[in-house]
Order: sequence, then C-alpha cells, then structure tokens
Amino acid sequence: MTMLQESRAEKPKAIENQTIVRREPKNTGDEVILTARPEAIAFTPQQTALIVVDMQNAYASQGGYLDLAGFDVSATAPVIANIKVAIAAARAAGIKVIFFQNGWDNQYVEAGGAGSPNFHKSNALKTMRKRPELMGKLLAKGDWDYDLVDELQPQPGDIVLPKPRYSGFFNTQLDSLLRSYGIHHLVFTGIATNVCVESTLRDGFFLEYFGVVLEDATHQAGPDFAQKAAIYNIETFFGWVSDVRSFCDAVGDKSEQNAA
Ligand SMILES: NC(=O)N/C=C\C(=O)O
Repeated sequence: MTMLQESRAEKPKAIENQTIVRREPKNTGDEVILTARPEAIAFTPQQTALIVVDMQNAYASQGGYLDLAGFDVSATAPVIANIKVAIAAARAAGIKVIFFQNGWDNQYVEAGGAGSPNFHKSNALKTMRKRPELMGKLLAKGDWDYDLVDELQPQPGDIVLPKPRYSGFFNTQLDSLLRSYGIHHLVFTGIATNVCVESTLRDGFFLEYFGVVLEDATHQAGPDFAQKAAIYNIETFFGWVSDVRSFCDAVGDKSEQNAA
C-alpha cells in the first residue's frame, strides 16, 4: 500500500473543532464526514446522490442560451473541470450520480403557454421571441443547446432526468427515485447556482433531504452577487456549503486508483 493509499484508508477524516451534523435515525453503512459551512456534515455514500444540474451547452458554452441571452459564461471551464472531478470521486465511492437536463420539446409545448409564468419569465423563451431564427434551438430536446457538455457525459449506472422547470423536484421522477434508493443526502453541482441549483436544493429541504452545494462546482446566472446571495441563502437557511477538494477527501477519492 502506497502512502497515498494509506492516507485514503483512514476514514472518516478527523474534522477538528467542527460541529458535525448527523441525520437521525443514524446513517447505515460507512459514514464519511464532509467539511462544510456552517457545520461539517456526516453521510453515507450509499444514501447520497451527486446532483449535476443542467450542465448543458445552454448554460456552460459560448453560443449557448445564457450567452445569447447576455449572461457571462466566460468562467465556466473551471466549473466543468471541478464537476468532472466530483463525478469521478462520487462514482468511485458508490454515490449515485444524477444529471438533469433542462428544456422542452422543440415546439415548446412543455414550456407552457401564456397562462404560465414560465412563458413570461424564461429568458430563453424571451430571447427566442426577440430572435425568431433561434426558435426550435434554445433548450430544445434534440439540439446542441440541450445536450450535456462533452466533458460531462453520463455512464451506465448514472441517472439522467429531463426537467421542464427550474426545480428538479417539479414534474420529474427525482423524489421517487431517491426514495427507492434510500437516498436522503444530496450533493449539488451545476449551473446556475441562483436558479436551478438553489430551487432544487430548496425543494429538497422541504421534502426532508439534506442538501450540500459544492461551491466551486457551481456558477451563477447573472452578476457575482447572485452567486454570493445563493451561497449565503444555502449556508444560512437551506443547507450546507462545501467544495470539491473537501468532497473528494471525505469520500476517499478512489477515482485515480479505479481509473483503468
Ligand atoms: N439551469 C438554470 O439554473 N437555469 C436558469 C435559467 C433558465 O433556465 O432560464
């Protein structure tokens, strides 16, 4: 056993002077402890999912919806790289990986008509009303914009869920799938922190899921203050905030060992 493997074998890592939040009744299986704000949080990999929110070209690529609608996506490359690391660590630790894809059919029937606030608020729909040549392209199933970015592709055993609104719990199979796997801790990554990540984490809170966001694996839609506000809300009211390095340390990052 190498020194690196030896240090990885010592689990859970000591979190000195940090209060540790533990769900009751106790987790079953091997518990790991994640350094987080405002407290460290204990979870078992088997009862945890890594949620990858909307890592589609629409949200992370130049020429995608957010970019065309005037949002800055120039700093998404490190976020993609960090999510890739978190996914590898999660898979190696036996944590279920769940990808979301936001969008609708290419006729936008699923987007709702003028009777839906979504019709009036969605910046994708507004952009297409201003630029009709984009109709059938932005967030439309089957188009490049809807596709997950090349770097973050699902593997067998992962779950991919389409979603028609900001919250991943609304009109999707998420809740029933999580309950079927006995999962009650959710670790969030993806774009946008202040819209779909926060909406899903908040709905999860109301449904009694423990939500942790990996801050450096997220990016906001809008100015920097939107990221700060979302992180503040999560840390203070709805869940916990951590980072990719701490997540890998907590779950024992066996991804390099397992990479064939
Ligand atoms: N994935 C998201 O957070 N989406 C944010 C805005 C939108 O879809 O219009």
